Parts: sequence; C-alpha cells; structure tokens
Amino acid sequence: MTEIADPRDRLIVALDLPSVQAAEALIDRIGDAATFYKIGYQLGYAGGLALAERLAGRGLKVFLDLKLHDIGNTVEEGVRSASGSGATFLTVHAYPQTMRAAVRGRGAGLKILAVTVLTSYDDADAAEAGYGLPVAELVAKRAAQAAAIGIDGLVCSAAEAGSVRRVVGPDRLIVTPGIRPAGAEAGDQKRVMTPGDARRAGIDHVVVGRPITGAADPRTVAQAIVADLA
Ligand SMILES: O=C(O)c1cc(=O)[nH]c(=O)n1[C@@H]1O[C@H](COP(=O)(O)O)[C@@H](O)[C@H]1O
Repeated sequence: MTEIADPRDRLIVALDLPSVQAAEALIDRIGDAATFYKIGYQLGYAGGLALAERLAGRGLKVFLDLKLHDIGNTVEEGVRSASGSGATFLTVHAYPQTMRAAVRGRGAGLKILAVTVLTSYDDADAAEAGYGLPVAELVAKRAAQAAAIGIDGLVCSAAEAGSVRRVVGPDRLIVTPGIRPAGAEAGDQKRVMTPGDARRAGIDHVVVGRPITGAADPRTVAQAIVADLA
C-alpha cells in the first residue's frame, strides 16, 4: 500500500455523467472535498477528454478510464497519445498482449492500471464469457501477469485486494470500484464493499460513481467516504 499524505486522494469520483456541463457542475458542488476524478466512456465520448486536460491543468488528478483492449500497435499508440493528457491513471484490460503494448506506449507521469475482472462479474458471468476459472482465481492470475509485465496498478474488487496484494507486493497500486457506503444500492455491481472495509483490506484508491453523482448532497457523501477511508 502506498503512502498517501492527503486522504482525499484515496477517493476517485467517477464522473459518469452525460455532458461536460453536468460534470463541471458536480465538481463545483463537491468543491475541495475531492481531488481525483475519473472520466470514462459516458463523459469521454461527450467532450470529456478535453475536460480531462482542463482538470489536470487546474491541479486536479485525473483517471482516464478508457479500458483499452485492441491489437498491440493500436494500444501502444493510443496510450502514447493519452500520455500527453496530463492524466495520472489510464486503464487497459488485463490481457498480456494489451498490457505489454501499454507499457511500451506509457509516457512519463502516466500510470497504467490493468482491469482484472470487472466488478459487475461473478463466477457465473465469468463462466458465461467462456473463462474456466472462478473470478478470484482469474483476478490473481491476471494480477501476477500484470506485475510480471511491469503494469503500475490493478483494478479489482476490494474482496480480492488481499490476495492481489500478496501476488503483486507492496509497490503496485490497487484501485477498487464496486464501493458502496453502508445501505447504498449496489446497482449492477456484484462484488461490493464499503469504503472502510476496502481500506482495511489494503486498497490504495477507491472509485465511487453513483453513490456520489446521484446524491442530493454529493459533497457530504464524498466527505463521509473520505472519513471512512481515513
Ligand atoms: O475501471 C473501472 O473504473 C471499473 C472497473 C470495474 O471493474 N468496475 C467498475 O465499476 N469500474 C468503473 O467504476 C465506476 C463505478 O461506478 P459506480 O458503480 O456508479 O460507483 C464506473 O465508472 C465503472 O466504469
């Protein structure tokens, strides 16, 4: 687990919103309660990539959640292009060819996170997708491959944080979505944990979307999550 001086940096708010205007309004409402924002498909395809550069320019940390997976050349060049965005994190899927390409394209300052098994998957979903391993074993296998390839961090559920830490050692980042404050709706997430339990399991950062984006008072929810993480 890495040392993080400001506990707010452990919370990554997923800006899963339909427009840059909506994202900017949410960031204004959250104010200084959060320092780290994730831009994924929904906002990225609606002008969010330019927003990523603006947020980084304002000193906020940005996680570009592009979940790249393609032929090696395309991944390598895509990662190279994203290296100029000012983002701190970029995701790829944890396939060996894809991870090797991402490491080749990685520029200074950009950390590559490999998504092991999506937190919306349980063992039945993995079997339906053709995998012959239960989720926990597939996560551990992909984490070991990612570490051997030199990936900076892993995305998994907090339920696997302990086993992933044993596989990858203390220096690689563990970033966990599927985080729900006690009593919050899980929605389509199947492997969920509270922020405090995730922290005790040894994660570095949590990713939280709908519990914050859908809250009547997103700033208060973000502050409560940071307090639980601390
Ligand atoms: O890479 C991710 O961030 C990610 C990986 C994963 O396994 N599960 C997962 O939920 N995510 C992302 O984390 C966020 C979770 O959002 P909420 O379920 O609304 O908190 C979404 O933006 C997802 O795209």
